[in-house]
Amino acid sequence: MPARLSIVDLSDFNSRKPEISKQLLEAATGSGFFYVTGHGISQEEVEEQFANGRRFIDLHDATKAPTKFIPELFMGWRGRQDTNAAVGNDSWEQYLVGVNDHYMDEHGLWLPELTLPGFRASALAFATKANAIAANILSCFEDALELPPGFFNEHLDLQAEDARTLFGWNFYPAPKPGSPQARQLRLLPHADTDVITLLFQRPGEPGLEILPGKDADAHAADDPSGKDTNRLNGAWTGGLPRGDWTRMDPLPRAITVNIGNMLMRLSDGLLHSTYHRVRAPLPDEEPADRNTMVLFVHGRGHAIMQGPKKVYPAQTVAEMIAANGNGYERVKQDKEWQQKAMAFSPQTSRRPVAIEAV
Ligand SMILES: O=C(O)CCC(=O)C(=O)O
Ligand SMILES: [Fe+2]
Repeated sequence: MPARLSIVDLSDFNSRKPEISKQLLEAATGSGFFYVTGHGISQEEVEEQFANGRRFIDLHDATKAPTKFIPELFMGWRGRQDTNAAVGNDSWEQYLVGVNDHYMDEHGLWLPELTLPGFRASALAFATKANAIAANILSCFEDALELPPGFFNEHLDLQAEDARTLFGWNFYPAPKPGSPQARQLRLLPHADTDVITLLFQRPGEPGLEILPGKDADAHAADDPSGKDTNRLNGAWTGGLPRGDWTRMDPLPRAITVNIGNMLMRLSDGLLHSTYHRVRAPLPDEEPADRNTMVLFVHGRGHAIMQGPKKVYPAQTVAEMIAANGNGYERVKQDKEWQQKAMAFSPQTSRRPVAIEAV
């Protein structure tokens, strides 16, 4: 069954917090993915930040090369050669920056100001605004998760020495008609490793699909050998999980939000990090580029992502991020896995049952 998708209006957050908390909890325990509106970031600001990212993406690969992805940090640039080595398909490029930029400076992951004037300041200002929205959303879960009030605010402090939250851009060029890319996924099924993700999508550039009910735990149950589950710490999968996927298309002025593995662990499994993927344009759709922006909310590297009931092992944010990044590097060795991971059959792609304000 395809899913029912919810929209939660965050406007007048402070005065409506009890009501919004109930709605967010319902949306989050439902499909694990939901839309938020009334978040306070204008369409102009969003478009300006997409354009900022495209200035980076549109540079020559040789110019971008010094910012090459560092797996342990999950920061930097993965160009299409790199993603091709990992999944045998060059339809995805990504640049992720650390919002506490001492990591970025230490590893030379920013390009010089001269190359992209104003790029860094613009990205960090936008990420700070997005992080404040994430902090509001998370504060609504504290009661239900029996976490002390203010837990997430402390955890998300962008200025903290070890803050590991990431902001960045995904770029998927329009596949050439008839090319293998046109019949495969653009991004393989995975669950996010973070606490929550804020995803900015652009109207006219669809492709995101979700599989409610399938998270890292359900996936492990589908995969008794454990081989696939262990690939990327349960984050990415090679052909599993299977089922009917629900399209989660861009909605005007909405941010798409989803739960990651860290919040699943912190909530002892109450909230689920739903599997998702990105497909190429369908045969009846105009082949378009897809541009998205993400805020991967990780908070502070030293924090232990274990809930009060200790359902999951005690791992730190930094350890979970490194496991994900190192897993990505490992799949470069397994061509058979890559083919399974990127396979797409159009019959599995379904429209949502309904999209409704809760
Ligand atoms: O680009 C998208 O729509 C999805 C991106 C995503 O899932 C990710 O970067 O983790
Ligand atoms: Fe994701």
